[in-house]
Amino acid sequence: MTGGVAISGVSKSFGPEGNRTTVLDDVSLTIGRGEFVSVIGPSGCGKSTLLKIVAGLIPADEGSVTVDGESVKTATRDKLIGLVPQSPALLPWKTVLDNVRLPMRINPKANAGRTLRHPEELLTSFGLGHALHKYPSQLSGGMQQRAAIARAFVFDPGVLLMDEPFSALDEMNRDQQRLGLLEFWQSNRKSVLFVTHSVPEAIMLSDRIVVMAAHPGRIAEVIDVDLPRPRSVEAYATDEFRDLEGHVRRTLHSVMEETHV
Ligand SMILES: Nc1ncnc2c1ncn2[C@@H]1O[C@H](COP(=O)(O)OP(=O)(O)OP(=O)(O)O)[C@@H](O)[C@H]1O
Repeated sequence: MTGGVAISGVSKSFGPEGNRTTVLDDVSLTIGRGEFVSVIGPSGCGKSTLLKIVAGLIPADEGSVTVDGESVKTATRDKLIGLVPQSPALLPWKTVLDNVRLPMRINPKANAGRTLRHPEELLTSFGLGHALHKYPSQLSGGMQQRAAIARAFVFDPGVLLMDEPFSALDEMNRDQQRLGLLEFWQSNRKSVLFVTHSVPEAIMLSDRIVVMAAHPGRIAEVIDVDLPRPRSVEAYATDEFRDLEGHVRRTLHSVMEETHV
């Protein structure tokens, strides 16, 4: 069985017949088993659209996607994919623990025989052991988003899709959350497709960074992040980190210049 995600020749257009806009044009990308890949690029280049296609939320017009060797339809049915949206989407009338338990309680028959992660343990590893019985409104935005990430791990999926999970947080909180995710992921390696607007975030977390260009959305460059793992906050201060940051920013800059010509 092939691990990870294989995206091959994916194209997508929106709009009525005769006035369609190509949002993704022939996008191909593989994410190896246990590899962390970030996608960065100008607003409107199709990052979220690509993630939604991999998640099975919208169909591609052309091309194919496989997740752990299965079609997206089978992979979503078998819960091989964990999805973390931009906002935590926790039910306000349920405790944090019940929110994380919820995916297991929906359709328990279909979940029979699956390896499930223990919700209390998951929440504790995300630093929320003291908040199990609190309601989402009693938690900070960062803590709510951590609960949403913990929820995505319940079925222990091989693939995690994250669409700017920290974008609503202020920079200090955001950095804390990203380092928390990094630490958890480094001991729970999953294939990750991570959409972000933050260059340091992409570098800190990723094995590879996919820089996309817009109109139509396409892959402009794939940059290897060869910083040693495990990484921690000290990585920010290294020359290698700064060199990579310069490289990614220059690539983004040229992609944006091209777009505006
Ligand atoms: N359901 C839809 N119907 C019509 N147009 C859509 C739809 N979804 C996305 N688009 C358009 O596709 C383009 C790409 O959108 P998408 O959200 O994928 O970009 P993005 O790179 O994630 O942007 P951002 O960085 O601003 O979040 C945009 O021009 C958007 O307006």
